[in-house]
Amino acid sequence: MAKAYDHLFKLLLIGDSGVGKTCLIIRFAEDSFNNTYISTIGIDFKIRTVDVEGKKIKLQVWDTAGQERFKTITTAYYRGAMGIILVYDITDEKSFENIQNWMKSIKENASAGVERLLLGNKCDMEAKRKVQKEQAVKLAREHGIRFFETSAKSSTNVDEAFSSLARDILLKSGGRRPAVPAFRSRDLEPPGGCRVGAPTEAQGQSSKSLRPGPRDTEHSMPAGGQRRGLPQGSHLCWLLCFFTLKLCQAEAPVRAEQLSVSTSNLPCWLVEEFVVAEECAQCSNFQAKTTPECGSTGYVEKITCSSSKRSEFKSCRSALMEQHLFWKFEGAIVGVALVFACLVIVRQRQLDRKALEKVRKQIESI
Ligand SMILES: Nc1nc2c(ncn2[C@@H]2O[C@H](COP(=O)(O)OP(=O)(O)OP(=O)(O)O)[C@@H](O)[C@H]2O)c(=O)[nH]1
Repeated sequence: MAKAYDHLFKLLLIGDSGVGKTCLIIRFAEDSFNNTYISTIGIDFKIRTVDVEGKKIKLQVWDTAGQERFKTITTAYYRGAMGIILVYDITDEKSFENIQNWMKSIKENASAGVERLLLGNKCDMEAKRKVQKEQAVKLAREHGIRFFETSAKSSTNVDEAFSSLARDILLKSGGRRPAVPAFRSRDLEPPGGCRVGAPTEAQGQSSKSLRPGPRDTEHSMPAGGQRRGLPQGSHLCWLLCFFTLKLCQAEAPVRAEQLSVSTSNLPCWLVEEFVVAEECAQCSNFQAKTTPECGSTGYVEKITCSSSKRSEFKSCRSALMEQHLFWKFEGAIVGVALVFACLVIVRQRQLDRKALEKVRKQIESI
């Protein structure tokens, strides 16, 4: 059976956490966008085939976690990559400054001569822009690489960026030099800028030779990567709510008891305004035997209901009891928090171990 593609290129996206690497890949592979931010764990990939210069190029696009703690895992993938896309966020200056560090990381870990591309993402957020286009143009020029401003959200320049990298790799791997030097000042102007539509001359040209193919559904995570599991988080959340509710119930035994009494027998202070006629005091032996309100706490206060003018005893807590209850409650909350902190740490370690294990297997299979 004929191969469904002519070449397979492995691309890798790197850049600080939150710059939009995953969103760019999802926009490219599935043409969709989600505003929710779930940090990538380890590494993941998606696939899409594009037509470049009359060839079918299958792009295997690897998404790396931007967080420092995954650096060891992610740098292991640099060597197999034929193209590396460096991403920063135009609204986050630090992510742009860090591009130099990511460049260093490529030098240390990737194969010599790997194709690189610089992307300034989130260009739909012009009002919050912190990194000027000229700064990025200058940086790209210093490194002799192409540069695009993209938006995964508005789908600006995403296809163009991936396809242009694929084209550079194709021309390089085919032994032919690109028709133009790898870096041209025109390449620094994103086709259509960060606007949707209005193709420029450059875009018109590229769209002829760089035709993105249909989006593959074959985009999975065979190994090594996954997004943080939301269901586990929500389970933990529900558990926490359950414990808190239980605690609150434990803290209000008197009230619960009173509420279960049938409405016809309700004490007047439950349905009316009242004033305390006698302060909360410990029940005497006589009161303990004759006043049912003494039963729950051993303390009662005398109240007078304002409309019916009835005087009744009401169960109450002494200051000492309140203090004890407060500390019990605090202790329980700290205990629950500690248990959950331990659960989170254990789960995180489990996930990290799993990710590492998958990465190891994957590296062995290359
Ligand atoms: N406005 C706007 N928001 C974006 C864009 N791309 C991504 N985002 C948002 O930025 C946040 C982070 O996006 P991700 O794609 O998860 O970032 P990442 O670089 O993969 O982050 P790590 O997985 O932690 O390395 C999410 O809330 C996205 O919705 C964009 O082009 N425009």
